[in-house]
Amino acid sequence: MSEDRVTLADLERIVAARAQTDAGASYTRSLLDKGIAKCAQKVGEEGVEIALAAVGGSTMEVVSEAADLLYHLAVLLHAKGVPLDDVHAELARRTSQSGHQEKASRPRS
Ligand SMILES: N=c1c2ncn([C@@H]3O[C@H](COP(=O)(O)OP(=O)(O)OP(=O)(O)O)[C@@H](O)[C@H]3O)c2ncn1[C@@H]1O[C@H](COP(=O)(O)O)[C@@H](O)[C@H]1O
Repeated sequence: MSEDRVTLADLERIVAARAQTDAGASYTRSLLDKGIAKCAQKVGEEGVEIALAAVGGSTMEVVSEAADLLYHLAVLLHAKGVPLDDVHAELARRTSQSGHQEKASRPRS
């Protein structure tokens, strides 16, 4: 991990390590202890907060809310047992076609 940059892979490792500590010493652990629904709720809240910041906030607020969202997403992925690498693989799979092509290939309901 670089001194002044934390990547999503770093965050995945940090969350996994903090999950092993005491809830009194770690927000991560205390959030995980509240269960999947609470972790998911936080992702939803942070998603709304960055959307609001993008429309009416400053660039600094967007950066801050993006960091909150990515951190809480890392906690949710940990809680669900989903490795970041699975998300990377899904992103890689999608590079074979454009978003418009993918949408057009979806079954119609
Ligand atoms: N990146 C983050 C990070 N971003 C946001 N937060 C915390 O997320 C919380 C969000 O606050 P909110 O007011 O939205 O939520 P809340 O009031 O605590 O919860 P509810 O009322 O919704 O239940 C704050 O306590 C923030 O400090 C984070 N907590 C931890 N990290 C990373 O995780 C590492 C380990 O943290 P601990 O697990 O606390 O040791 C830290 O060193 C950071 O690298």
